[in-house]
Amino acid sequence: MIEAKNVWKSYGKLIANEDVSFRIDEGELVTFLGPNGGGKTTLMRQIYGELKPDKGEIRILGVKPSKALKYMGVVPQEARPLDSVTAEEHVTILGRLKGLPKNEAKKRAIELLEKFKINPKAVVDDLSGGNKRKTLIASVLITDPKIIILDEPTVGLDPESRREVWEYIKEVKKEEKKTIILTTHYLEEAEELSDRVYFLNKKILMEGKVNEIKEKFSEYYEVTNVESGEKYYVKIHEIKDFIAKANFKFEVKLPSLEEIYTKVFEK
Ligand SMILES: Nc1ncnc2c1ncn2[C@@H]1O[C@H](COP(=O)(O)OP(=O)(O)OP(=O)(O)O)[C@@H](O)[C@H]1O
Repeated sequence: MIEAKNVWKSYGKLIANEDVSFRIDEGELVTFLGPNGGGKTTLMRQIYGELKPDKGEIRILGVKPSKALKYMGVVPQEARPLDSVTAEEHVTILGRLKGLPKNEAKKRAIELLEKFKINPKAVVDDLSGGNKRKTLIASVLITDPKIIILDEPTVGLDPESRREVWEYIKEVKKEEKKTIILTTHYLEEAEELSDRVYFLNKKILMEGKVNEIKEKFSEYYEVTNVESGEKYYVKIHEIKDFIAKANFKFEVKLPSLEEIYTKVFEK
């Protein structure tokens, strides 16, 4: 659905994206995970056509990003909702701006907000931080884009609101069957939401499903004796034997994405 081949982007002498290639299939939720300044926003802006690659190319459903805007709903990093309108008005206005007839925009706005448990009559300014973000996301869903781009959707939110937005994104993916690209520097967010992750720090340092990345990077599984709390570190190729012999109730875990992230970005 989305393909980038050898994309380079610099600001003067500063290279923000270096030879970046990726592929995203329909229905996937793919996260670009990387440190501040790692080039995530620059890459997103090229995907939604606001910047052009210096070298390389991006294709969305086979066409250039500038020709694919109708397929994309974008919530940029700096997006802030209009404060003084109701949630319903907010989503309706965005629908109208995208050319939907008034009645249709209003009907879909109410549907979208109610489905995701936001009171359409609430004034945006009075909503929680999480619900403000959800209203922004609902505002791009109104035209039913195939692809949603969320640049750091939970930055600055408290942990509770962040979880709320995560649940919302999961529902949007499931209920509205969207292809979703998101960027974050929160590992937990990437781990919670993504089908696949690209580690990006100028270049793509690693790519894969969260579990595959964990397996690739883990030398040891952590086995916990559930009753005593005792922990054992078992080498991958010895885990089968260990489990066969274990005469206690246990839990097996791979290392966290956090440990892997640290290894990748320390290189
Ligand atoms: N318009 C610009 N002009 C000059 N330099 C820029 C511009 N936009 C970004 N940069 C620089 O390019 C690099 C990549 O920035 P970018 O915003 O793409 O990273 P990011 O991963 O999204 O970071 P963050 O998580 O902090 O938003 C940074 O060093 C940044 O300072």
